[in-house]
Amino acid sequence: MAELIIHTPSKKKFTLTLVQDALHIQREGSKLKKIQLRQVLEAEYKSKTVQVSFIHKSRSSFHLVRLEGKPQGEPEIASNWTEKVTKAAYEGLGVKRGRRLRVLVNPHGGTGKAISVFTQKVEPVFRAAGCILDVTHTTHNGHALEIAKGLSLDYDGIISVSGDGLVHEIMNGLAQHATPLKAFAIPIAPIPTGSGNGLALNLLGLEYGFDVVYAALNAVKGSPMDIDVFSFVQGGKRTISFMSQAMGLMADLDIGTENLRWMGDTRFVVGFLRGLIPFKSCPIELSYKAAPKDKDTMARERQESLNRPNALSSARKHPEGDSLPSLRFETETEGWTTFDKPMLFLYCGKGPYVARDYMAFPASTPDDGFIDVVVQTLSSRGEVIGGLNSAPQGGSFWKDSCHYVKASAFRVKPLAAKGTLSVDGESFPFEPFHVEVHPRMATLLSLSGHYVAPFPPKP
Ligand SMILES: Nc1ncnc2c1ncn2[C@@H]1O[C@H](COP(=O)(O)OP(=O)(O)OP(=O)(O)O)[C@@H](O)[C@H]1O
Repeated sequence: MAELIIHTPSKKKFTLTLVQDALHIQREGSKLKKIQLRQVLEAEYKSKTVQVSFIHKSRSSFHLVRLEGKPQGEPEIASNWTEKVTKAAYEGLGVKRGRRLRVLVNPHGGTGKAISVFTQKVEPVFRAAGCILDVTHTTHNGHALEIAKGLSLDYDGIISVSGDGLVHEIMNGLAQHATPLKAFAIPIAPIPTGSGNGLALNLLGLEYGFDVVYAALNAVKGSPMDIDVFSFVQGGKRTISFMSQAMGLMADLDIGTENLRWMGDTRFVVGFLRGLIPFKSCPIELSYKAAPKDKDTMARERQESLNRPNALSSARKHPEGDSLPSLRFETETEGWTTFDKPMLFLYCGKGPYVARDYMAFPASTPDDGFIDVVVQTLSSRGEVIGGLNSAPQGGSFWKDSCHYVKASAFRVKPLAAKGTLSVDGESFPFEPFHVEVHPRMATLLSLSGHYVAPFPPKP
């Protein structure tokens, strides 16, 4: 226990106590505030003044708080105390203070507020955490890809201030890097300012998934977490996908609602309801190489994954022979299953949440080496609408009309000329494609080491 008393310019007395995993702040005559060390960004003694910065939740969101005052006692006491606190808040948590971050801000993402959100809410957190920032406002589609492609390997993180689309671009830039595997070892952290922020939801959870200050904390204090990503191969062209591939209703609601971007993620609900009116079958032939796991096994394994530490291995930081893995399953057919029942949609991906209102892949874990392949069979409108209530909790997982498998690879052949295909929320031609998983190829920053999403209880 280390204690320090300070007096603020408004003559308030604060007692600050460093305990094992928290900083206790006691304002004279007020309730004790317990700030987790993870939330502490800075403790400094300069010009006879102590300054402590931390993030704190008030009402429903996090804010940056700066506490400043003259310390009581000898100057050495104050400087020793601030050093101790900084050490506990970084070294003590295994985190480097003063990360060097490559920040990409998309001025047009989501509701178009990314620049002001970054300068007013996120950058002050980064500065308090002593980060060295290289910030670029993206000026065109493909800009983030170009930057990631030529990225210097000495960054501690890539920060995407946008939605999932910019992360998709960054990953594809890293794939084209001169040393792609080393480039993929640089962790990415999203600051959710897009209209679809599925990645931030999965990393930060439903409660704080859209909280940009909490996302900023993840960028400065999160630990690298390995994740599987996919190769999406179409017409001989290989694209890296990190989140999802959707066809049928689920693609229509993403691609068909771009004009409703101003609504934020409400546009997906509107698109969903609009797609239910025709209730048409998605004309494709699907085949996959799946693991023999039933839903109960998937549920158990997802639960177990929450207790398994996931950290960036040194083999990933220093890979031998640095090139993208070759495709293992592109021409393979043996041991594959063809799914031939009529389907409302096909949705495949990684990360439980695809939006706030929809947990599409509750059984997903960051690094099990599989893509979750979900087929909603053409049951009835009533059944699908009935499932909407539990969609945010992943309730559809347990329904018989939801065919759910864990696959290493899958292929799709369209059986009609027209249709929609969405890859990580971007539109792709309605033509044959192949997808396969690359285990633990990319890296994210995470405060928990797993996806923050509860598993839906079995009804
Ligand atoms: N200055 C710019 N002008 C126009 N487009 C841009 C600019 N900078 C980036 N982009 C593009 O904007 C897209 C933004 O997608 P992103 O997902 O990050 O935001 P979004 O508004 O949430 O969209 P989505 O609904 O697809 O998630 C990316 O494809 C990116 O290439």
